[in-house]
Amino acid sequence: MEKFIISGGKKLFGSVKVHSSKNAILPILAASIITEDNIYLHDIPMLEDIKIMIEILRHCGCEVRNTDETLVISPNVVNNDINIDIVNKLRASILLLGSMLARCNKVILGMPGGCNIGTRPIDLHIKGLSKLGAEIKLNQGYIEAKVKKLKGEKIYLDFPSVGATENIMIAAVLAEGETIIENAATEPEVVCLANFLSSMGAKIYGAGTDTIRILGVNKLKSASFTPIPDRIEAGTYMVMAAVCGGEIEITNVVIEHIRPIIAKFKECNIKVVEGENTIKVFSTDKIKPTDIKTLPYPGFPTDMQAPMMSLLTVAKGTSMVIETIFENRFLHVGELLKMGANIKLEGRVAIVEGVKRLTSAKLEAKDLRGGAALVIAALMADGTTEIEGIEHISRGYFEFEKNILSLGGDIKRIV
Ligand SMILES: CC(=O)N[C@H]1[C@@H](OP(=O)(O)OP(=O)(O)OC[C@H]2O[C@@H](n3ccc(=O)[nH]c3=O)[C@H](O)[C@@H]2O)O[C@H](CO)[C@@H](O)[C@@H]1O
Ligand SMILES: C=C(OP(=O)(O)O)C(=O)O
Repeated sequence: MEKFIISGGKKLFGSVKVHSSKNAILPILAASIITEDNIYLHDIPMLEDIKIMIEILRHCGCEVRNTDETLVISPNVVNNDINIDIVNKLRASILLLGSMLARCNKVILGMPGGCNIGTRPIDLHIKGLSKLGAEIKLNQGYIEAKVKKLKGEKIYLDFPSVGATENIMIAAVLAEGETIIENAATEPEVVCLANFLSSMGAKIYGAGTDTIRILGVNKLKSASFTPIPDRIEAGTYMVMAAVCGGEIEITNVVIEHIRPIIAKFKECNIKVVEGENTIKVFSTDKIKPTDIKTLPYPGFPTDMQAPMMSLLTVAKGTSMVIETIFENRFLHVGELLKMGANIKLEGRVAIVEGVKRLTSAKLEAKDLRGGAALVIAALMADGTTEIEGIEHISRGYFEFEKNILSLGGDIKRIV
């Protein structure tokens, strides 16, 4: 099993460039099969989750070539039975339900997986696609779906689910007539998917607001597209910069997308300097405590909750962290306690009492962002920390240790 060995206490200085967003790329890859023409995607980091999605597309019959971080997808679909093991390694595999229905009116799909952060039901996906006319059955642990012709409808989401909004949007672009999604998710990744689909010829209005209107078209065409920078990768390096005693410039960021993170940094007394597509973060040993409540965008992102908690463990006072999106997203807390953090957990609320220093320990990453939080904690801690379970981290952070080394951190991957 691979692990990281991190010697803490090194000051981090320099510049790091954020990659395109995993959570924007995965839906785009799933959606790429709704045309028969080639799709060109630029600046694609070969993360583990992205490799798995490509493997699934190849299983369906697509040709996928990768040259210089540009992916060329020739979306032939010859196989609509995707009840294969790797589907459950990804949450975003559920988006193939919408895209396969749009492309070939029928699919057999394994259940999705993804980070172990809660029960993660798919009822909103099923409800939405059923409204568009699909017949969907759960059968011995897989999903069977078919439709004669997808037809536009008005769909109200009980919760602004990112994935359900994306799934319905993908299916609706080739449906007959108009689809309206009410209480839609407004996350930048949803807008990015809408922009990608529009570049293929889809007619989508209102993405980024809570009402999205989609007018079905008959056919989609080839597109060349660069997904948005990863706001969570940016936020993770921002936290690293704040607690590791130096200063880091993070480039290729969309400032608007990281506003909720910047707002919290300012409350914490952390100096940030915004550029056009860059943000510079200066470390301080006088971090003020703050309260965090995770919410749908533009609220504070749940994917940043764990990294932010690492920061609050060394704040000068008491912070409260409320996780409202996923019921089991505190798996990092037990590991931070091993490092001397003072955190009390009560259901979805964590009370974090700042301590002076964290100390090294033997840790296990149990999910992606929780794993990144442990790396940050280890970088600022006294002594040498060992982190197992780092395959979770590789799902979402491209060249993580290479970047940390270039900033002056001491991190080794032991294979
Ligand atoms: C691959 C990807 O893009 N993952 C992101 C996506 O996950 P994902 O799309 O799975 O997240 P959702 O927005 O769907 O989930 C939000 C909440 O809705 C619930 N829910 C969702 C669907 C459903 O059918 N029924 C239901 O009850 C979930 O259990 C959760 O409590 O958005 C999350 C919220 O920003 C992020 O943390 C994930 O990193
Ligand atoms: C939870 C995440 O991913 P997924 O939805 O793929 O599990 C994440 O990116 O933080």
